[in-house]
Formats: sequence, structure tokens, C-alpha cells
Amino acid sequence: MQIIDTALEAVKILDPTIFGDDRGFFMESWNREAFEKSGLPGQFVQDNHSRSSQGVLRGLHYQIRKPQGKLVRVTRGEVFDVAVDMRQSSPQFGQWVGVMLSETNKRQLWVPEGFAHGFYVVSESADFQYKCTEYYAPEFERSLLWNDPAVGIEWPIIEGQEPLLAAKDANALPLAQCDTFDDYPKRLAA
Ligand SMILES: Cc1cn([C@H]2C[C@H](O)[C@@H](COP(=O)(O)OP(=O)(O)O[C@H]3O[C@@H](C)C(=O)[C@@H](O)[C@H]3O)O2)c(=O)[nH]c1=O
Repeated sequence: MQIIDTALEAVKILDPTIFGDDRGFFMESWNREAFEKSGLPGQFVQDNHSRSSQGVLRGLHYQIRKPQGKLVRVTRGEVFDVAVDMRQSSPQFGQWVGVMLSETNKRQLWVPEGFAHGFYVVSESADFQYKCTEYYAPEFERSLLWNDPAVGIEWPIIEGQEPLLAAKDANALPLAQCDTFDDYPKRLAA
């Protein structure tokens, strides 16, 4: 496995070693020792799997309390996967990174706690699988608006096709109105 840096310091691409032979292929999709040696977490508590059709855009989600680190990959199809730094005290606050993840490149993206995450399906459909370091906590979930010009994510939207969004994502807040990891405790106290 090779770990590749991205434009966001804490977000990493994991490029697995693929062993191909007459039968097909083999890869380690997660190895606790290898991950910990690379400074990635060894503790995950929940695995998720979603299927989406072409043009679906999920996100950008984050949990303001009980934040989740996510190790994400695509086992069928191809998506454009995005992470946004939601830590106001970070020098990279509001910056984003986007990576193509597919069943062919078998890449994984490590999205740490404190980052919003989302993806857009470019293939006919896509199976998306991920491990989380914390449990789903809907009461703490927030959605950052996918097309907030202040963030400026360059989604590879298929021409003439509006992305398909859940209502909560279509009505998500722009960055300037979002809870961040620094100001949320202050807002609670106010
Ligand atoms: C995320 C999640 C959802 N659900 C339920 C709630 C709801 O009824 C149904 C669909 O939930 P959502 O619409 O939130 O699913 P989805 O939009 O796929 O949410 C996911 O989006 C991507 C981008 C992420 O980063 C994930 O962490 C997660 O937030 O599944 C769970 O039971 N457990 C979970 O962990």
C-alpha cells in the first residue's frame, strides 16, 4: 500500500497493492498494523455500504459532535469523492480536495475527523463502502452546501444533468452559516 498526500494535509489517498493472477485479484482493503504504522487510526466502529445511481450527489456531511473519521472506497463504478476542512482554526479551513475513486483504481480516501465528506457518481451506478471511527449520530450531523461558491468545489457534473440530492443536502447551509468545530461549543453556550 502506498500513501499519497493530497492538497489537504490530513487527507490521504491509499493506493493498495493489487495481486492479480488467472483467478482475478487480491488486495488488503484494511490492515490495522499497516495503518497504525502510517499514523492512521486502528479503531473503526462502523462499516457502511450505499448504492447510488449516476448523477447522485451525497453530502457534504460531517458530525459536529462525535466526529467520524472515514476510510472510503468504491467497489463498483466510479465517483468523485470530496473532503472539506471544517475546522475553523485550521490554516486550510474551507479548502477542499477531490479524488476519483473507482472499482478499477481501487483507491481509498482517508477523511479525518473535522472534515465534511461527499461524493458524486459519474458511472451508471456505484457501490460505496466505508469504515467509520465513530458511530452515526444524526442529531449532530450537519450538511455543507455542495455548490457553495465560497468553497468552489469543481464537481465533474454530467452536462445537462442536475445532480440528484436528498432534501437535507439540497437545503444544506453555505460554509459561512455552518457550525464549525471551533464555534459550535460557543454557540451552545450562548
Ligand atoms: C449515515 C447513516 C444513515 N443511516 C440511515 C438514516 C437514513 O434513514 C438513511 C439514509 O441516510 P443518509 O441520507 O444520511 O445517507 P447518506 O446520504 O448516504 O449519508 C452518508 O453520506 C456520505 C457522503 C457520508 O459521508 C456518510 O458519512 C453519510 O453521511 O440511512 C443509518 O442508519 N446509519 C448511518 O450511519
